Amino acid sequence: MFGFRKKRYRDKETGIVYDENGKPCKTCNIFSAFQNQAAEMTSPTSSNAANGSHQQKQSAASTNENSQRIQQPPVITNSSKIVPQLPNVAELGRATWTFLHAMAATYPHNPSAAQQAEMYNFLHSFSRFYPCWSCAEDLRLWIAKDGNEPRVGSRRELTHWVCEAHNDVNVRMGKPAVDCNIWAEKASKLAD
Ligand SMILES: Cc1cc2nc3c(=O)[nH]c(=O)nc-3n(C[C@H](O)[C@H](O)[C@H](O)COP(=O)(O)OP(=O)(O)OC[C@H]3O[C@@H](n4cnc5c(N)ncnc54)[C@H](O)[C@@H]3O)c2cc1C
Repeated sequence: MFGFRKKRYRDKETGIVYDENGKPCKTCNIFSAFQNQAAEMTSPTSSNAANGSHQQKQSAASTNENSQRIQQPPVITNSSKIVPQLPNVAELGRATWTFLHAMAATYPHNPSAAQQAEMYNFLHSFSRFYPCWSCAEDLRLWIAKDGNEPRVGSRRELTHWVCEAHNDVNVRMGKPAVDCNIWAEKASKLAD
C-alpha cells in the first residue's frame, strides 16, 4: 500500500494525499486520516472510510454513513454571522511562524534553481507584504544585514534561516533564542 512512488498524488478513493516517498503527507492530511487508514489496514471488515485530506470529499463521506470514524465538517447555516476580523500581532505572529517553519520543513532537500529563485522571491515579497507593517520593516532591516539574506540552497539551510529570523524577533522582544543548529537538524527531518 505504501509502495515507493515518484510522484506526489491524492488518492481519489480515500482523499489521502501522499508524498513522493509513498508516505501520507504529514502537512496535507488531518490526523484522523492516519487513524482511519490504520484501521483500514488492520480491520478486514472495514469499508473505505479513510477520508482525511484538507479537502475532504463530501461524496465519500455521504456513502459511509454507518462509519463513526468520519468527522463531518460543521455546516455554516448563516454565513452573514461570520464577522471578518484582523488578528492581533501575537495571533498573526504565531500563525505565521507555524506556516514559515512548516514551509521550511517541507521545502525540497535539493531544490532546483527555479525552486530556489521562487522561495527567495517569496521571502522577499513576504517581507514587504507581511500584514504588520512594523514587523515587516524590522524583518527587511534584518534581512539587509550581512549574512541574513534568505538561504534557500536546501531544506536544512532554510529551516536554519527561518529559525534565525524567528530568533531575531525573540531577542528584540526579550524572549529566549532557540539553538538553530539543533532546530534545523530536527526540523529538516520531520517530513522524511
Ligand atoms: C516576521 C515577524 C515579525 C514579527 N515582529 C514582531 C514585532 O516586531 N513585535 C511583536 O510584538 N511581535 C512580532 N511578531 C510576532 C512575534 O514573533 C510572536 O509571534 C508573538 O509575540 C507571539 O509569541 P509567542 O510567545 O506566542 O511565540 P512565537 O514567537 O509566535 O513562537 C511560536 C512557537 O515557536 C517556537 N519557537 C520560538 N522561537 C523559535 C525559533 N527561533 N525557531 C523555531 N521555533 C521557535 C516556540 O515553541 C513558540 O512557542 C513578529 C512575527 C513575525 C512572523
